[in-house]
Amino acid sequence: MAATVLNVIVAKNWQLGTNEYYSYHSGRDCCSAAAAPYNHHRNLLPFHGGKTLLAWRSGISSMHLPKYQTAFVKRPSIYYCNDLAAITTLISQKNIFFSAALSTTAVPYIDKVDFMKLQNGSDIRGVAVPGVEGEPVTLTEPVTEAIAAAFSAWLSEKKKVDASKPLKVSVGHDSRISAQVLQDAVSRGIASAGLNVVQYGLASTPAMFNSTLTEDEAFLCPVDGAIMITASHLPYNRNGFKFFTNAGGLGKADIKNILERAVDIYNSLTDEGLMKSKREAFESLKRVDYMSMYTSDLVKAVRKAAGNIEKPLEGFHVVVDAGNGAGGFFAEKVLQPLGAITSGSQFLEPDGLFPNHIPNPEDKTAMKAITQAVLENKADLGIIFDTDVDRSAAVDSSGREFNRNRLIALMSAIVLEEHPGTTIVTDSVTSDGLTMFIENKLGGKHHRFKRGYKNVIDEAVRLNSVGEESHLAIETSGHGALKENHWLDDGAYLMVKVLNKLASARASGIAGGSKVLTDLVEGLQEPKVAVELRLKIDQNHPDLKGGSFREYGEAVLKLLENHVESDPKLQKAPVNYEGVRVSGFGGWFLLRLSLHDPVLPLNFEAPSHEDAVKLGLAVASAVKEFPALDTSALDKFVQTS
Ligand SMILES: O=P(O)(O)OC[C@H]1O[C@H](O)[C@H](O)[C@@H](O)[C@@H]1O
Repeated sequence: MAATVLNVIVAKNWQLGTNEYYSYHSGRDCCSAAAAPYNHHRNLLPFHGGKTLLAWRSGISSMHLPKYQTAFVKRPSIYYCNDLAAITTLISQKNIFFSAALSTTAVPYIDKVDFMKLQNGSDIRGVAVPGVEGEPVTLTEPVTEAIAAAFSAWLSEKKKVDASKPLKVSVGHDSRISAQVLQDAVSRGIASAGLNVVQYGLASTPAMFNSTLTEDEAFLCPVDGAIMITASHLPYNRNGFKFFTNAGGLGKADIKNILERAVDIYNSLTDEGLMKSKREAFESLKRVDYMSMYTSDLVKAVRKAAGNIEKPLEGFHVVVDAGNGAGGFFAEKVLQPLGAITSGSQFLEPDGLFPNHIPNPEDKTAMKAITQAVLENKADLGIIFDTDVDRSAAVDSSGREFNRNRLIALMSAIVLEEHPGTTIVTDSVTSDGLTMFIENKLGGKHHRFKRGYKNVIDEAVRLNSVGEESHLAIETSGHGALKENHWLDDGAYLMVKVLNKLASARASGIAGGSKVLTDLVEGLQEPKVAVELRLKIDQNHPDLKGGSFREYGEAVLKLLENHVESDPKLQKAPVNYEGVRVSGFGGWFLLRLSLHDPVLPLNFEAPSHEDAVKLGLAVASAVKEFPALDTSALDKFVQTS
């Protein structure tokens, strides 16, 4: 199959001292004016494994990278444009020059395996921006279009379509530089399947799920399905999709099904078909400011919890760090209407190059940044989100971090006050101290399950269905979902619960800012040493003998288990759902297979460095028999005794 596509380059000379090139690809109707400030020319070349697409000719070396990667970067503007008229306006307004080229490109066949590699648990993830060595673009526009069409077909089957009322799918994205291009491609894919598209623009992942539940015709809600374009905290060149219906996020099996459908759709794409989907996308496309509805619901929730006070956070100083992701709305649209002072908030503007720090509450630099902001501004509380706002963490006025086990302890305390005795479902890497805190101090039940936000949420739902009451499913990563909030995995809602606590304490006359939160985690035992090491499996190593990294990892775990059983100083955890969890030397370790990568993450906690080394040595002696496993991080750790 071959296709001839008209490509148009739009380039603009910014007044930044550098030339930045923006592109418009008319054959696919995409406007990538949300481009990065690259200091080099882009050229029209076929994408890796893709149909006719745009490529960047020079390497990443000349690109301005985020501070934590190399250097300072200027923030790119994001232009929203969907047709040539808009582009022309843009050109005249912004002094952009314009050139066109005709390219004839063979449309390559994409192997099923390549598509299936885009699955990442219950998400789709790939490379959307070229230029990083060894990371060719996999999430091209036609691939994206095929995936969105496949989701639409899957959805139509699920919802048993009534032909008189086409289904509606909402599409939103985080702040990534590839967001606009992919949003357009997703929209075309949905439209080509005969469904209606509602674009939300910059949005959070939980808001997208929420749009399947909201009942409000004015906002074209509820939608039948939702697609969030995000790759969470991954580097700027990646992107991906999360899919929702009113039953929640799609699971692994559904994603596999969608990718299988996408292969067939992709391989039957024709250029005429792509042009048609472009037209259809324009006909069916609507835009809605859904985030205003979502944020006003968050505001209402806090007001209600405080006894219908209009400004229950009046006088509280809360700083927000959105890490230049999609969470900047929280300061202006949630905290300010509630009366909070938000000065000192930082990195609220979306910037897909993440120039300040990785938007990830698990990241040490990110937590340091929000802690510093709290201390410098003498704020009562700090709040930090990941890129797409499904994860969060907080910092109290003394600079104490509420992330990982401490965030779970805080949320458990809040939820157990409301639902005494309830079961708290967490991921597998939580500490023994947390179990004691939930069970002995709070009177709840700790169900330490597996890693993966979808796993913990599904497990909490399952427990309720078999008669065990659970109101909270939460991971050390900062993902958390409450039963009262439809099991919506929402970092912003977690923070709303924290704010409720502050507001209700204030309403009942308790002063002291965030001390009320600090007091709630009083008694949580925390280890002196807490470490996570990620041991990589070399998939090309001959020791794998043609087997998968999963089989290899399982063999490592089996051998470790045998070692533990023959060592009287170590005790296997009596109840465990993932990997090998062992107590010993006053601490514990867990070795397990990563959900996504050819990696065995090793977590351990101990009362002293010496004890941690003893735990490390126990693991090291078992895993040394596996030459394909890179144990250098562990070896280094145990040598530091
Ligand atoms: O298994 P790992 O590689 O440690 O990754 C586990 C993590 O993967 C993703 O980030 C998911 O969003 C998390 O819910 C999960 O905990």
